[in-house]
Order: sequence, then C-alpha cells, then structure tokens
Amino acid sequence: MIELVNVSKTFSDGHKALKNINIKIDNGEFVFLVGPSGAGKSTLIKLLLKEIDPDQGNIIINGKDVTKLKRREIPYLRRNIGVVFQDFRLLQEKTVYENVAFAMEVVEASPKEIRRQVPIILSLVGLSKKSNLYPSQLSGGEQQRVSLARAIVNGPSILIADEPTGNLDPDTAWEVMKSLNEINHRGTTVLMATHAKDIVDAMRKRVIAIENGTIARDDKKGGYGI
Ligand SMILES: Nc1ncnc2c1ncn2[C@@H]1O[C@H](COP(=O)(O)OP(=O)(O)OP(=O)(O)O)[C@@H](O)[C@H]1O
Repeated sequence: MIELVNVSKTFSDGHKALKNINIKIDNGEFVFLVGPSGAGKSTLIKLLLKEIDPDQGNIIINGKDVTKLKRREIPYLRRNIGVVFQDFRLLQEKTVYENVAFAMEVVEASPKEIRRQVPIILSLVGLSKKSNLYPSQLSGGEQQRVSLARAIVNGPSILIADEPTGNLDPDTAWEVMKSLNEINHRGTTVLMATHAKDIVDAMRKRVIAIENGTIARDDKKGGYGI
C-alpha cells in the first residue's frame, strides 16, 4: 500500500511543488497520475523513490514510513518498486535477455534463479522470440517492454511508470499498455504518470489529477479531462 499523508514539498528556490497531498493507493490498484506540465507528478514519484524528501508529511509504503528510512535501508525500498521511464534506459551493449538478467545479477540472484525467471518475464511482456536481439534492433514499444520486464523481474509489489508511452506512436503505446495491464492483473500495483489522454480515457482506471501541486481530482473510473 502507498499512503501520502499531508505531504508538502518546497524546493530550495521557494517553489511549492506539492501542497498538503493526501493519497491512499491499495495493493493491486492501477492508478493514472495526470496533470499539466509542472503540476508536480515527477516530484511525487521522486518522493516515493526517496530521491528527495518532503519538508512536511509522511509517505508510507508497504507499512514503512519512507521519510524515516536510514540511508542504508533505501536499496530495500527501491527493490520493492520497479520503475520505467519515457526513454527506456536500456543497456545498448546487452541483449534483451541480458538486460533483464542484469537486474537480477545486481541483487545477487543465483544463476539458476535467473535462468528460470527471465524467460517467464520475457514471455509475460511478449518478447520470448526477441531475447537474443539488442535494443537497437527493436521497435520503441518492444524496447519499452524490455524495460518493463527489467522493472518487474525481481518481483516488486509496486511499478511506477513515468510517461512510459511518451516516445511511442499510438499502436506501440497500446502494446506497452497491454503489458502494463497484465503486470497489474498479476497483482502488482501500477502508478503511471502520463499525458496520454486517449489511453487514460479508454482504460477507465482510477485517475488522480494534480494541478499546481494539489489534488484536483481523484476518480475511481476516471478520464483524462474533467
Ligand atoms: N529541483 C527543483 N528545484 C526547483 N523547482 C523544481 C525542482 N524540480 C521541480 N521543480 C518545479 O516543481 C514543479 C513541478 O515539477 P514536476 O517535474 O514535478 O512536474 P510534472 O508534473 O512532472 O511535469 P511534466 O508533466 O512536465 O513532467 C515545476 O514547476 C518545476 O519547475
């Protein structure tokens, strides 16, 4: 579960990026985070990952108050939250398989576990046949699905996607949404920040709209606009 209680963030230049935010997201939910550019979406994501700290309020993830985590505990928080970005961030010199396996190697999974798990996850995102190709040999949608596979291969309970379809054409964007939906159906909580109006309107998931650092709207089966 993700819970933000009275969270505010003011940057050092005095800009109030988030003002007294309260959000509760249950396990297994799929939530779109929408709002105009500069509204505070990325700031909220950075707070969840503890890349920055709030100047007021509490952020509770799976029962732990992340604002109180010690520096050495942060890797454990991040291990429980998979993240994908607009620009994929794949390792170009590694194949699809190796990109996903690498995420397991860094958390010291055994070679046996890696050999078992990577094909399962590549199949989940529909990339079994592409496992020996390099990122440059893939379409944008395929690259983003590798990035999704890498984000979930260690079994995080939460997946954060920051504009995951921002660089994709409508068809490939939908391939990525299909994978995200499947990941969600397997039980992972998904939080996706996006400007993709068509996708938000079509999926009818929970929509939290941020405007000017405050929550303008929180609809159970919402659309992009009002
Ligand atoms: N380190 C910083 N110092 C000062 N101001 C910042 C900092 N980071 C972000 N901001 C400001 O905080 C506000 C919220 O930014 P944020 O990146 O969270 O917006 P966003 O909703 O993610 O926008 P976008 O949709 O364009 O990604 C913006 O006005 C931004 O300029």
